[in-house]
Amino acid sequence: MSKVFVLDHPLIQHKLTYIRNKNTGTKEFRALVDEVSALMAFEITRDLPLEETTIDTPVMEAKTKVLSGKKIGLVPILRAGLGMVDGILRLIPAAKVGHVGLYRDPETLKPVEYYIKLPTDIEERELIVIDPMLATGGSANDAIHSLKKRGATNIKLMCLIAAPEGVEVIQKEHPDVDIYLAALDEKLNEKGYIIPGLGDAGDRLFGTK
Ligand SMILES: O=P(O)(O)OC[C@H]1O[C@H](OP(=O)(O)OP(=O)(O)O)[C@H](O)[C@@H]1O
Ligand SMILES: O=c1cc[nH]c(=O)[nH]1
Ligand SMILES: [Mg+2]
Repeated sequence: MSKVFVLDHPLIQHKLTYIRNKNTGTKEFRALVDEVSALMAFEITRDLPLEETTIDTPVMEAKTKVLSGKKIGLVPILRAGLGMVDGILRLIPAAKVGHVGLYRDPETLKPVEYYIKLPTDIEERELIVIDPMLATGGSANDAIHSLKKRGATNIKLMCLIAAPEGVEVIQKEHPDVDIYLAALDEKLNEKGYIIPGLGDAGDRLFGTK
């Protein structure tokens, strides 16, 4: 069964409060999502493999460690996932970025895929699927199925806020995919919005309605 990590670092939780606040405008919302994404990336990369190397400090030779070159790929789910990309890339600048375009049909709440473009070697990469919201789980579930169909075997899912309903779908459909969150909220409302949530992530990031 996939593990769920709620990243409760005080800086993440503090910034999430401002992200949730309806009085936070687009410019600040975007900056905060970027900052929280970078802080989450710090936690999500905790298990990256290291290897030993030898260097000369100004004082003496020293055995030290460097990343062992594991290939990473970020896969934002369009649109709202785009808001998390730059923050993560600041910590993992060599990551390649694929895109999955999905929107949730407002009537059926089912995801509709309209775009996909991925690095050619996704089967060799650890992929981090990113989307601020995991609501019914339909979008992330579809995106992960699309990646697996194209050869991906090593996938993590990173979201700001999830509903228990969405977590359950991912755990059932993708027991191999661990989930990293800043918060696990109470439930979905009758329109499929996470409560208390933050509203519509894409609209708040891009200033649309
Ligand atoms: O878990 P689900 O029930 O599928 O809902 C979550 C999806 O809904 C939002 O995207 P939206 O469809 O609003 O598209 P957008 O990012 O283009 O605004 C959000 O960014 C997720 O992708
Ligand atoms: O609460 C929600 C649910 C889906 N998509 C969002 O942007 N917000
Ligand atoms: Mg949206």
